[in-house]
Amino acid sequence: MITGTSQMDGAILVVAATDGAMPQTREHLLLAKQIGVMNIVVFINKVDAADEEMTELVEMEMRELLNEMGWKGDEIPFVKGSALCALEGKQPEIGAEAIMKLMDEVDAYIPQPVRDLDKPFYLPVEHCYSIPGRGTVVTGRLERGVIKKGMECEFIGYGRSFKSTITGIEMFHKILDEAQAGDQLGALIKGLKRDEMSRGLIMAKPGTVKMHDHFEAQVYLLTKEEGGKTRPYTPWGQAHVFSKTWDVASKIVEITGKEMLMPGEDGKCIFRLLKPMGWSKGNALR
Ligand SMILES: Nc1nc2c(ncn2[C@@H]2O[C@H](COP(=O)(O)OP(=O)(O)OP(=O)(O)O)[C@@H](O)[C@H]2O)c(=O)[nH]1
Repeated sequence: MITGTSQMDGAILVVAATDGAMPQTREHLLLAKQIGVMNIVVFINKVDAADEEMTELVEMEMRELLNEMGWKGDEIPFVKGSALCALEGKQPEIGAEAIMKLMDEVDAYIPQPVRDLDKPFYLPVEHCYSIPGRGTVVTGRLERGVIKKGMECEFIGYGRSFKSTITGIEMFHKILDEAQAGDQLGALIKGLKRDEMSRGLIMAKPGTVKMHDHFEAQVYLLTKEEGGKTRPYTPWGQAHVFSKTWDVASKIVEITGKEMLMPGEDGKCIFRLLKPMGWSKGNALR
């Protein structure tokens, strides 16, 4: 979930009218908050299988939970419907129409983020595919800048970097000449083999992203109840670091001013990654 949310501007929280809030509802909300996804729209699903009174109760319970966890529970839009009816083309008022209403609420309530179009392009690679006769395609969300067909690019991460050219751009099955920050896309890359590529590499304008093997971070260690572990961080202990689309094992080199960091505590730590990864200064690691 963490890798997914690091790319999100907002979220749709789905809860079943038949079950209400489940332990994972609270956990997902907590993680969304830690990561800074503060714009949420709630969809109460499966209303075809629950009566109106039950659905109302779930809405009340959810608004209360959202308030308790630091959201504006009374303001957040709630849409009630049935994904199953939408899929099967039945009862449009709770099926297809409810899904359209949900998307209208997403458009209205989740603000359009400001996109960095003037900065050099930067795309964390999510997946890569080999398309016979065409070459290798990498997919991901363009985090900043603009890419155009024919541009030079560089891939950085896991201790290596290599250059190539973008020979094609595709979005939702449409072939395009250009894509902008915020777009989820596939880019066809010239002359590369599938096994040279991997999830977690950064595709960027050549020369704009360097590799680093250590960083300092302000850390809050989740408690067991919050979905974390019971063990503390100790110097030279191990920690798995997740950022953008990569995850790499690391050692905790130093905990500033402390012998150890207990779950539920804040602290400043220096991490050393076992494989150097690409990021640029001022670019949030989340
Ligand atoms: N009655 C009814 N059943 C639904 C509806 N939407 C999903 N389901 C059923 O709920 C079950 C779970 O659906 P999934 O698509 O697997 O949902 P999920 O969120 O991946 O489920 P979890 O793995 O429990 O998180 C399936 O049996 C679906 O058919 C709905 O609107 N109405």
